[in-house]
Amino acid sequence: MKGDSPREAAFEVLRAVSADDAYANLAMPAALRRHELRGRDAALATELAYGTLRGQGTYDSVVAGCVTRPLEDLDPPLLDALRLGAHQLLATRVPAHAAVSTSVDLVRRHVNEGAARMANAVLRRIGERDLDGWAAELAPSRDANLTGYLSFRHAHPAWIVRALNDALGGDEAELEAALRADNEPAGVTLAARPGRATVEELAGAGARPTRWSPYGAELESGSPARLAAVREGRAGVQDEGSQLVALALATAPVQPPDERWLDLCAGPGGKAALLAGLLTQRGGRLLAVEQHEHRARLIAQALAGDPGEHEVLVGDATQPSWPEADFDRVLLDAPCTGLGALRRRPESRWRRRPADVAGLRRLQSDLLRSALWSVRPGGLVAYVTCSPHLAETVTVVDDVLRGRDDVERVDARPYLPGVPDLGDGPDVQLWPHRHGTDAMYLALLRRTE
Ligand SMILES: C[S@@+](CC[C@H](N)C(=O)[O-])C[C@H]1O[C@@H](n2cnc3c(N)ncnc32)[C@H](O)[C@@H]1O
Repeated sequence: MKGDSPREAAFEVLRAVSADDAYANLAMPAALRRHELRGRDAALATELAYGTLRGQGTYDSVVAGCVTRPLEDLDPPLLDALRLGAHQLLATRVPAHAAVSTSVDLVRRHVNEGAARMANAVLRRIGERDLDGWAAELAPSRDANLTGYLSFRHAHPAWIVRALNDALGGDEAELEAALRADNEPAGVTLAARPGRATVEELAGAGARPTRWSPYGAELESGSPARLAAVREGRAGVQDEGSQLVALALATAPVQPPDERWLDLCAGPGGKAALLAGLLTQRGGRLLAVEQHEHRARLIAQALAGDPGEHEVLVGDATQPSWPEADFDRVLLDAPCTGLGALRRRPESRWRRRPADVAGLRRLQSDLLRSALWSVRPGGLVAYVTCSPHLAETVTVVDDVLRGRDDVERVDARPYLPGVPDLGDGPDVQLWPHRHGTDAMYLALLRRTE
């Protein structure tokens, strides 16, 4: 049934995510290829799958409000089809009758006739209210329990609502804007690798220059691979926030020499490629370290066409195999919860657990100590996460700097020229709702002795 291919493709992605722990951003392109979907059909399939995954916690609460059995007792493909139907009914302009009948068809094809009848009854009930109506019925009241209400209304686990609230300092309107922004699909941003491609070239191929990064361009539509610069590795897909934090490290002043840079957690190599391009223009050398071999191979690919000097090292960055104080600039783009990129990873908010934070925080602190050990006096360390969770950002920096008098915090804001709303400094926190970037955090640190 060619006409239903977008929904089949979306349903397959939901099944892969819930049954096989797949990542939607890998499963989706494969499903689009299998169903030969392009253009508007591909966009519809992607919106249906990603939107359903983002809203899953809320849709599950609504489905649970309409069935008598616990959700765990439902056949998993039936539950996925109900989620897909609920998304169309509550968050899209798909007409209700089409949302119901196409979801019931999926259940008929993938489960059985009895389950299809049940899906029909459940989806008709769901369609009796809009999302605000279901919030009034099922969520705590906004006044009594703001976190619980926002968690339901904007489909974020409560612990993430609290983490964003803490990072935003308790401004209710801003918190709601941040939650909404996580539910907006993010565009595809490209970075022209310095010395190998230019924004003009990307713009000539239809991309729109980004607001602040001199290397960035946004792709309005279509696959990045249609651009020669991307196919040839002279440009890569990279959020503007990622470009800005790497550029801040590269442009903040350091007394010469300034020729040895270290990227401590470099896989898959987006920031390393940007730094390598800049360093090649300055005649320096980059060492990119990565613990996982397959990700180290991706770094090597990203650096392959750069004519400068660079080396990729597979190893644990908490156990340096290089001499102390050997580098002029060090990037630590630390492994983190990724709460700053929820709009790009639709299922991740429901997979992450609050308990993940403590383990990551220990690793982030060990890595930051290692970064500070690696930089020479006078040199700079950029501590970066794509999470705004305070336990992964300022808390890590504060913990590591406590009791040390050989490191100073540098005001990072001047090194993101033109970027508004950067707060009181010295650290920088970017936000999707303020800047249209991922929520990247940057602390710039200078070793003084
Ligand atoms: C946030 S990602 C880095 C993204 C990268 N900077 C980019 O722009 O493409 C963190 C990376 O650190 C790696 N990693 C985690 N623990 C590590 C360790 N102890 N030593 C080295 N690399 C590590 C992960 O495998 C992951 O590739």
